[in-house]
Amino acid sequence: MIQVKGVWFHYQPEEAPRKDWALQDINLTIMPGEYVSVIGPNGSGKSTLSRLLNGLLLPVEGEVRVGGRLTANTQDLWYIRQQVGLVFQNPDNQIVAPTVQDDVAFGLENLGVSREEMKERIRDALEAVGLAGMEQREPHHLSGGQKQRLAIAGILAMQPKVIVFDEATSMLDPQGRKDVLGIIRQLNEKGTTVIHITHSANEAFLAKRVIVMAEGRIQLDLPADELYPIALILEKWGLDVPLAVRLHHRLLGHGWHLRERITSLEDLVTDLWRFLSKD
Ligand SMILES: Nc1ncnc2c1ncn2[C@@H]1O[C@H](COP(=O)(O)OP(=O)(O)OP(=O)(O)O)[C@@H](O)[C@H]1O
Repeated sequence: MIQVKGVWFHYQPEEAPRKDWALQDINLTIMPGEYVSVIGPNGSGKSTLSRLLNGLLLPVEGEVRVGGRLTANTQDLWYIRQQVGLVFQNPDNQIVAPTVQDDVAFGLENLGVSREEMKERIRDALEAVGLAGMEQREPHHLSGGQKQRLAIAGILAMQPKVIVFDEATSMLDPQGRKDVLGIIRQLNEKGTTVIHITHSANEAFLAKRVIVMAEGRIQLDLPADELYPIALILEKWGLDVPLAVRLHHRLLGHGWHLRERITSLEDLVTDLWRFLSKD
């Protein structure tokens, strides 16, 4: 679905030494239907990468292809932007219309979609994010989580194959975050390719594959269940380590006879339960 080959990027390439570039030799293939998270410290290049994936930015060197088409080809950009939707951190910056319904319609108006189809797409998109019945509400009266769900509905109505969530949960309260994470999971289960950029290791491990970025480079690219047992390594890049991993290591260190390897919090709980019920 997405191929990134030998990509180098800097915002002012003529001024900076190569080692300071925002992206350095990025190579990445994302297959249809994948759920991939990208985690990394501030300034590691995650957002820059997300903007390269739908042609908002173009590589200085290397290439990005979506469905085989190059983002550098101006005549393919329209197609590419329809295929890859971006949801950003701040929902307030993504809302453009006076009602929920008009906001979802906004992106569709340029697509030449018929009136009937538009109605259908708006209905389906609002339903998918749990905002059905709120069509006439004014977006600025919605909660942060509802606004972010509205932003997602606007993207969904365009029927993209891939959605990139760029820190899309970081401004939300715990409930809003939970709702959005649930929507992300459901979208992926229905076949949408998901790329989830996040600071949170706990969120990152909801994906099936985790990419760790630091200093403009991909440092690790592993199935989540292979990274989980060695997740203490995330500290090396100043990232949080999931609580279950820290707890597991501590308990092993104190001589608890748990399994050497856990692949999720549920896994640890099951193992603890087994251990405690032996006595
Ligand atoms: N619009 C811009 N103009 C100039 N430099 C930028 C711009 N946006 C980002 N940069 C620089 O590019 C590098 C990568 O930034 P980027 O925002 O992609 O990282 P990030 O991993 O998404 O960080 P964060 O987690 O803080 O959002 C940083 O050195 C940053 O200062």
